[in-house]
Amino acid sequence: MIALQTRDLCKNFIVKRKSAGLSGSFKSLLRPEWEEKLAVRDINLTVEAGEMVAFLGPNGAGKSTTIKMLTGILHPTSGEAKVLGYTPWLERTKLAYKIGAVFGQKSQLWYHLPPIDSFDLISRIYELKRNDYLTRREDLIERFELGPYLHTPVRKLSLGERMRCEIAASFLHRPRLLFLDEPTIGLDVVVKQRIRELIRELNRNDGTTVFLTSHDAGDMEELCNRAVVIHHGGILLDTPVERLRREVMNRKTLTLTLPEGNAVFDLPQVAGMEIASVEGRRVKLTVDLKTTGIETVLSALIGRLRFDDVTVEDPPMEEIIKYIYGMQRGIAP
Ligand SMILES: Nc1ncnc2c1ncn2[C@@H]1O[C@H](COP(=O)(O)OP(=O)(O)OP(=O)(O)O)[C@@H](O)[C@H]1O
Repeated sequence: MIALQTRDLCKNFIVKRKSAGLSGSFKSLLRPEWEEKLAVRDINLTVEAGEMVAFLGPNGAGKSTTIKMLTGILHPTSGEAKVLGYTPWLERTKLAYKIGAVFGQKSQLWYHLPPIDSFDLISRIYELKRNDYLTRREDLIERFELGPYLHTPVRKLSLGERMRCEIAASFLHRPRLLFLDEPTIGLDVVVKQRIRELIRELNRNDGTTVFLTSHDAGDMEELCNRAVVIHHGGILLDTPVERLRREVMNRKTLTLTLPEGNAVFDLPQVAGMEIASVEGRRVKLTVDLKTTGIETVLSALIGRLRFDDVTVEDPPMEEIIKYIYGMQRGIAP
């Protein structure tokens, strides 16, 4: 079953043209000139129910504009879209009952209220049956481990605690399709991991379709089976994440913080592991996953030297996207 489909979806904004300098500012104030700015161009996309799709692109590529059209917030300039059978900008209210949206940078919870009150308000907005709502709420509180935060005003929660409440809130009305815009932005590794597990679990249990934008390659790798990359408003690549994992995400960066006195020359030699930089006690290593596994590197390091801290990072999204441009020039997807 198709959850989402677009045909030649386009959005242009009309923006004021401004010449440089103070005189330019005056001129545009007195005699404004307008121009069309292309934000989204000819997006053709089909997402099947239950799919988890990463919608990626550099800043200004058109991701938010596309999501705003798909959730009915913006009217397109031209083209068509059906989301769960509805035309979003014409049937926004009906669609709202069936979809959820989480924006990492904006809260949908009432800032001065504790999450439990926001949950109650949301249940009324979505006209949920009281018993169904209470059962669902209990289940989400347990799964998201929200007990300790339920009665604390949202403004007093940490970002990670708030995000868990945000995602739980977006699942209260059992949406069939969830839009997640940067759901793990600013979170530490442990909370990121927990949030990803919960999204995966809800997709598995309820068959919820997930449409995600993120600058964190880990979100894409751990949650999605398909990646759609856009640039300058148009689709550049639509490919299984497995392929990106194989071809692009085959390097990780490992950062060690050594205790005072430990020297870099104590590092063991491991094939595929190289020193990228040394700054004081912090040593950055790159690991080529085609040659060696991260566990092998870690056990070699643990066996050889002491360290105070270690982090493992994916390549930055910008690097992945840069590689994809190259791929477009060379290899067909
Ligand atoms: N309301 C608006 N008026 C004029 N131009 C806009 C408006 N909203 C977005 N744009 C422009 O449309 C283009 C696409 O913006 P959009 O916010 O969709 O990008 P994005 O991929 O979500 O970027 P980011 O990752 O930085 O959030 C940008 O050039 C942006 O400046």
